Amino acid sequence: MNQDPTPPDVRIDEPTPQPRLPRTVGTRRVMRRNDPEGDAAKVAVLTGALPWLKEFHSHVVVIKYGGHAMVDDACRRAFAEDMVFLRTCGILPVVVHGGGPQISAMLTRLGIPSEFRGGLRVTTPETIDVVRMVLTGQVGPDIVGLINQHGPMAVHLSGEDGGLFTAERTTAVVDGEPVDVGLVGDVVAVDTTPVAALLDAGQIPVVASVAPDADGVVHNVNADTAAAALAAALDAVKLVVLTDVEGLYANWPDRDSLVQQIDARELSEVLPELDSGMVPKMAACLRAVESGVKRATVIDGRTPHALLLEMFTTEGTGTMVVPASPIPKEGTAP
Ligand SMILES: Nc1ncnc2c1ncn2[C@@H]1O[C@H](COP(=O)(O)OP(=O)(O)O)[C@@H](O)[C@H]1O
Ligand SMILES: CC(=O)N[C@@H](CCC(=O)OP(=O)(O)O)C(=O)O
Repeated sequence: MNQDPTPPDVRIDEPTPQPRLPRTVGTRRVMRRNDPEGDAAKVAVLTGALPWLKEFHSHVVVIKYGGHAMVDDACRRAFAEDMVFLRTCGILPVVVHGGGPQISAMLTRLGIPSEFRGGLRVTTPETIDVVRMVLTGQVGPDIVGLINQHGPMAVHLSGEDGGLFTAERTTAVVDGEPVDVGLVGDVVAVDTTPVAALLDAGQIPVVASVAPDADGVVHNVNADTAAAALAAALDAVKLVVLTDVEGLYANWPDRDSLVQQIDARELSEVLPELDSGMVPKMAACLRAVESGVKRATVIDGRTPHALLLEMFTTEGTGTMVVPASPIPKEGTAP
């Protein structure tokens, strides 16, 4: 998927012309303030992004958009802008979305009890109907709608479409023991054809994490897990996971110990000790980098445009998981 990814029929608003000297404020004509420091900072940001634009150009980046990161309208709009930004820069974003809080809200409305074990929702046949309905009928189309306000770029599909995912029933791990959580699956096979076709057509695939098993029984797949499987299958250059914390905290529940970078070996050692919400997330990052994705980063989706900061600045943001073998040090532009 390293084709020239110029999207067809993308409506990017014409930039507003820069104000020229002298400009008008009310009825007065004023001189523009001379601000060489501000201008230099802007130039530094733009030139600083260049190595990263080169690094990611024509490559797939999988973005996992968690339900907890879809907090408010401003954040959701910023997320959609970021997807359009990536696409317009010639990067190939693929969104895998969650919707845990939205599913929980609908289950509550319908009076269906629900619980999580080891970070996974206990999923009955009644629950899977609601999971499927909320992800494919509500959360996914909402994301598509926001992106498509910028032009007809985004297309929704689920793991059921075009044979994208095949799932196999899995268990949660609680206190080191496997626990049955019902119709919950892990992705055991990915047919990238439907996603590749959308990318080839210059579009942004937006994927829901429900998937049939080999017999066609639909399973509820944690969206972090689905994103990692898709990133690996697409040979993505990067996986970015948007959630509702800054990243992985070493001394959780204290929030004063953000881990900036961790390698796969160290992460596999600490994984069994992590608290439930972070388990599927960090396991997904580990799976991605162990499958050849160069970097996987967990960032705070409640901060508008944190994704751009992560992708196009040397400092980045959040917690970055890197392969165990030596790769360029964090903070080193490619
Ligand atoms: N070590 C940790 N560092 C950061 N967050 C943690 C940690 N352990 C558990 N968490 C919890 O994991 C949550 C993120 O997981 P989750 O709620 O499933 O998010 P999402 O909906 O984005 O998938 C955080 O809000 C936090 O409460
Ligand atoms: C098995 C399992 O737990 N599935 C998740 C699927 C959605 C999801 O992962 O949403 P977030 O990314 O917002 O957490 C669930 O039912 O909540």
